Amino acid sequence: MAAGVQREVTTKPAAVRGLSRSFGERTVLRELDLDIEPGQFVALLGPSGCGKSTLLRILADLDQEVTGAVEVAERRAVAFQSPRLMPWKRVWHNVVLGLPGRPDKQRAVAALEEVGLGHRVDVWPKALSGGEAQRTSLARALVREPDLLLLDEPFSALDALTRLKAQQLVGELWQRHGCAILLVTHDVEEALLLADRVLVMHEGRIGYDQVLNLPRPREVGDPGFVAMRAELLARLGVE
Ligand SMILES: Nc1ncnc2c1ncn2[C@@H]1O[C@H](COP(=O)(O)OP(=O)(O)OP(=O)(O)O)[C@@H](O)[C@H]1O
Repeated sequence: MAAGVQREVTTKPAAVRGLSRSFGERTVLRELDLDIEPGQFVALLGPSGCGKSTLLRILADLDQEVTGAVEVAERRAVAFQSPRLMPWKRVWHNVVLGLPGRPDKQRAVAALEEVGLGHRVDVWPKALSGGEAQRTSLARALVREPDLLLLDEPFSALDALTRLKAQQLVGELWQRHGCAILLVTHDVEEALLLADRVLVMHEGRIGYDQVLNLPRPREVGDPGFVAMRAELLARLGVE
């Protein structure tokens, strides 16, 4: 790039200021601030019931009953703990459901191939294993070419081996697509294996915010990894 040429400034995938959300008497989010940078992989940890899913749902625009300012990239996609596939549509059709225009099978197939499901394109969702259904849900998110991908405990219902493979896949997809990711997880190791930055929620805000300078691929035995795991567990009150 020539000197003096201004790079186009892209807006942030997410910029949140003073966000509060209450359910009746209970305030779950309290003046929360958060910025997510383009391409950043952010893991969000916190004890059960602290408001992680509430925050994610707000970023996904599934909940507007809030005060504060929320700016989120227009191109965003979500994958939840359960894959939420429509049983009456074939797998490929599920992937492109809701996109404007005629259902584009070629586009669906390309996305399914990317998650290793090129052979499951024409089956019904009930024929999929749990891991395959979750990968279909990832394909459905990626086909939207999001700038921000919101993942709410997408692996927590999977068995250990399938989970490991799914984590690896998400890492690869992130590197290929370059989208920002916000991953809600209970699993400290998962956060440390995948993320650039970890957040821990505390009393309705981001109580801890740490960029991870650990080499990739991450190694669970690496001293930096071990130290961060101890730090995060302490922050979560597990020691
Ligand atoms: N629609 C709702 N109506 C009433 N209370 C709600 C609603 N949604 C969430 N809550 C409450 O808000 C709090 C935060 O819930 P949330 O699901 O965001 O927590 P979480 O951190 O994602 O928990 P977990 O890790 O267990 O999934 C909980 O006390 C929950 O009961």
